[in-house]
Amino acid sequence: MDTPAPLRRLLACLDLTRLGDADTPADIAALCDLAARLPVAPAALCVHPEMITSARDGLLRRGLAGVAIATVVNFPDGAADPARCRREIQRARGAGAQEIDAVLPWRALLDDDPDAVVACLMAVREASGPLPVKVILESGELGSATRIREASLLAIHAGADFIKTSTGKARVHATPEAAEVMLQAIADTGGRCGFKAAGGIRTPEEAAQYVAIAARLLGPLWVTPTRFRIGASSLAEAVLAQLSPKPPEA
Ligand SMILES: O=C[C@H](O)COP(=O)(O)O
Repeated sequence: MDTPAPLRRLLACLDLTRLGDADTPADIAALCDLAARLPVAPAALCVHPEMITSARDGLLRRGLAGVAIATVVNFPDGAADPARCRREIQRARGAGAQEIDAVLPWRALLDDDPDAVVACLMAVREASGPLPVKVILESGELGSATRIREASLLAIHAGADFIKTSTGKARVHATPEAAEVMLQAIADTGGRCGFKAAGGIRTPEEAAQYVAIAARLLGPLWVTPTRFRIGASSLAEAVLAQLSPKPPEA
């Protein structure tokens, strides 16, 4: 079956994610196998820093060198510790990370300490050098649209390449309401920062909601992997299941 265009776009924008509590090289090999089974290669594999080498080797072995390796720092807690951010990013770059997903110190924001937030974000930006930086707002913890917009603007002004909703580890994951606020902040600042929806997105229908909001606020041509990502640990299987539905039992 040909892959319908909307599913092709979801896969092309996918950060295929494995951020378990005790991932092993075998888990990452399975993730690479899954990437290789997809009809369209994902934009990136998103793994813990200690799994970067396994991801790189696994992708190379399967002819998927074009898939970027993203990793997480300041994750999942989002401490207000610039030195820790620098240290983790240096290690990740040394291991071969190509994209950095860094958690914004959201508790400092809730404590009305934007300077502490900015100090961390600047450290992330500087330590990442030319690598794309995705700042994870942990929108489900921010409590209001006002705080989500404030976090979005701080991250955008600190040089984020993407703002990302969630770690997938909080009580509330990505929501269309948070995405609307974040994408509006991106639109209001010229559309140069990208957007990543992540956390709790399990079906193509859920993912399509985020595509629709981005296309409405920024235009359909904006929704490409350079500006738009979906981070998900189980979306790819759901896409494959839609492409090859199991025959009904006799
Ligand atoms: O960064 C991506 C998230 O951790 C993925 O969350 P998920 O496991 O709920 O898909």
